Amino acid sequence: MPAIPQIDPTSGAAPEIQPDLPITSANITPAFDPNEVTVVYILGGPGSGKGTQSANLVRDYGFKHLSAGDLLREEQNREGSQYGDLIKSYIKDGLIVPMEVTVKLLENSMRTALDSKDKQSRFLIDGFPRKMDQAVFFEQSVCPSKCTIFLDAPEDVMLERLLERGKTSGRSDDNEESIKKRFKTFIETSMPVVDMFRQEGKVVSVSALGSIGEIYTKLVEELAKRGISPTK
Ligand SMILES: Nc1ncnc2c1ncn2[C@@H]1O[C@H](COP(=O)(O)OP(=O)(O)O)[C@@H](O)[C@H]1O
Ligand SMILES: O=c1ccn([C@@H]2O[C@H](COP(=O)(O)OP(=O)(O)O)[C@@H](O)[C@H]2O)c(=O)[nH]1
Ligand SMILES: [Mg+2]
Repeated sequence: MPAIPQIDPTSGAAPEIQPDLPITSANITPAFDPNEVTVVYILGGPGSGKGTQSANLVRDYGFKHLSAGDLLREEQNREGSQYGDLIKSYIKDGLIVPMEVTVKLLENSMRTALDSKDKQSRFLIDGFPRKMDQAVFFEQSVCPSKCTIFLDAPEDVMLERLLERGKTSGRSDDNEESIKKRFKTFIETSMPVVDMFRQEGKVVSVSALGSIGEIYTKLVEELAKRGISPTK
């Protein structure tokens, strides 16, 4: 794994990082074969309902749920982690943690699931990729995705949901100041990833307005059009 650049201790500024190697399809073979491993991403703004709808999809489609945010928070709290402070600072500011950290956490979790007794090989990756470099790197070096579910909600609805969640979540970023920063990052940094996958015809877009049940019903219909059906 390449060295992780550190935050500037005085300004707290996030370092811009570049992969050590120029990424070309010629020098990278994915770690997992897409004929054996299924990757579906679920993206959408903060508070759009990714975690909520993921729980439904896990129940009905036999996915293993991998939330990039949860993995980062776990790593942040892991005793002895060299990335704890870095992750903490990025999350509070709504910035995207350098991709080497997140990709490694995801890849490790996938490997563990594949090596487990029940050999889980269908992954629902929640809240990732949120930046173009992560998307390109993961697709080329870990596993190309089958499709991306995009939950579409306006900011006022997401803000209301996140402020409500913040009453009990204990998350450092569920406050108005951090939420505004997360919205900015989402528009400027994450939407280009969704747009790229959309151009490739790989996005299943669903309005995230309405009740949890109504949204899920539409999602199931849209997935069926792509030939993705519940396993139970
Ligand atoms: N359709 C919905 N209507 C109202 N509240 C919702 C809906 N979907 C999710 N929520 C709530 O909104 C908050 C954010 O949902 P969550 O699934 O955590 O979103 P994300 O993972 O995209 O940030 C949670 O408190 C969740 O219970
Ligand atoms: O690939 C990722 C996914 C998440 N995050 C960080 O983790 C935070 C919380 O992400 P999560 O998906 O848990 O938030 P949600 O959108 O579900 O509210 C983000 O704002 C980022 O700071 C990141 O750096 N890289
Ligand atoms: Mg979430």
